[in-house]
Amino acid sequence: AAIKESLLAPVAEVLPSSGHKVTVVGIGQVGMASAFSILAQGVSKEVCLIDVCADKLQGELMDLQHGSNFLKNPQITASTDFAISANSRLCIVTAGVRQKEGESRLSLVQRNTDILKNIIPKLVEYSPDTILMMVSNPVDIMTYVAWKLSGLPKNRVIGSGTNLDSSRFRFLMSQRLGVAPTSCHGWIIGEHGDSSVPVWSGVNIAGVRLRELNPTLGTGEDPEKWNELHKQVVDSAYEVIKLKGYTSWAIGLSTASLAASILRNSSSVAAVSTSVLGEHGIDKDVFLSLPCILNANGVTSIVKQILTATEVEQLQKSANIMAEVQAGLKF
Ligand SMILES: NC(=O)c1ccc[n+]([C@@H]2O[C@H](COP(=O)([O-])OP(=O)(O)OC[C@H]3O[C@@H](n4cnc5c(N)ncnc54)[C@H](O)[C@@H]3O)[C@@H](O)[C@H]2O)c1
Ligand SMILES: O=C1N[C@](c2ccsc2)(c2cccc(Nc3ccc(F)cc3)n2)CC(O)=C1Sc1ccccc1Cl
Repeated sequence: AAIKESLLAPVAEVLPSSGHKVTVVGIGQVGMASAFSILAQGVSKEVCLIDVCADKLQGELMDLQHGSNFLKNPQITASTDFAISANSRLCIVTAGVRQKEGESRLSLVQRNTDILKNIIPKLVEYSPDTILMMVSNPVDIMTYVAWKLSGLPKNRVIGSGTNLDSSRFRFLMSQRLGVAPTSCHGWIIGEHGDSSVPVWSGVNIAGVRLRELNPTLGTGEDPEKWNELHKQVVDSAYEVIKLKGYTSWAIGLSTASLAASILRNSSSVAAVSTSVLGEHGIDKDVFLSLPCILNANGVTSIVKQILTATEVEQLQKSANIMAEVQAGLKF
């Protein structure tokens, strides 16, 4: 008899799925950093990789599988065929093309929209109950496009949004104060990237609002120039690109953290891109980041922050810009 027969007495069938299957579409720098973070942190033991590059898929699959001995025996699969994504609890989309030299933002958005037309319907066909997590840029618009293409309810279409922006902000705050980033509370909301909105009134350590210690916090009059913290969030993104050509580790860890909240049904709060129609007087059907409760049903609540008139104005300005770009898209 074969060794396996002599070795093992069968008792019952091995159940096919862990019930926590995660699909990552787009296995470039961001996709692989996300998949690796999810596996290394035990967020899921069932990860499926999809891309258009078959060789890269096979190479990444083998390289990750060779580390299985150091993980909790994960089931990793990879294919160009979306069928292997079937029954995914969460589908993370990092597929996209990079801005060409001098390319307009709208042209890039249309090219990335065309890519989503091939991806989103197939993900939903094989996993009708899934949650979509968009990371591809411009992420707020890509989240809206994914929602339109998927036909899923808004709570199950989420963008990584300003989760990375907020993480960089908290790191920089921690460097200034000598306090762990996890204890540095500061929320960046609105449009991901250059036009994000720091909520200075909410920046606190253990509930002590820095603005109460320094009422000029975040303004141009601040002798300590805390407003430069937000500028550094933006500048550091360009700095990393200049130095290494892409970003991966922080966004990968951010995506794994959001995936953990969803798969562990934790109802933790994170700044993610969600439908903000009706929030803060926004009357456009757009997706921007606000602090949201995240769990196995996606976004189940939005935290109603108390914002200054200026902060509301910035959100509404971003909402109008998103709506204009969306109006120019061909689905
Ligand atoms: N939201 C954020 O905070 C954030 C941060 C960093 C990067 N990003 C964005 O993430 C995206 C990916 O960045 P990257 O550095 O990994 O890019 P990359 O070029 O390294 O990877 C993109 C991957 O997408 C794949 N792809 C392209 N078309 C596809 C399709 N039709 N189906 C499946 N896969 C396809 C490519 O083969 C490639 O492997 C970009 O849009 C980038 O701007 C977002
Ligand atoms: O850390 C990044 N890197 C990217 C990047 C990664 C690979 S190539 C470029 C980055 C860095 C700098 C600018 C920029 N702009 C951009 C705008 C619209 C797009 F569709 C795509 C990219 N994007 C992608 C991205 O979103 C980030 S976060 C980021 C960007 C700008 C300002 C603040 C933050 Cl927190």
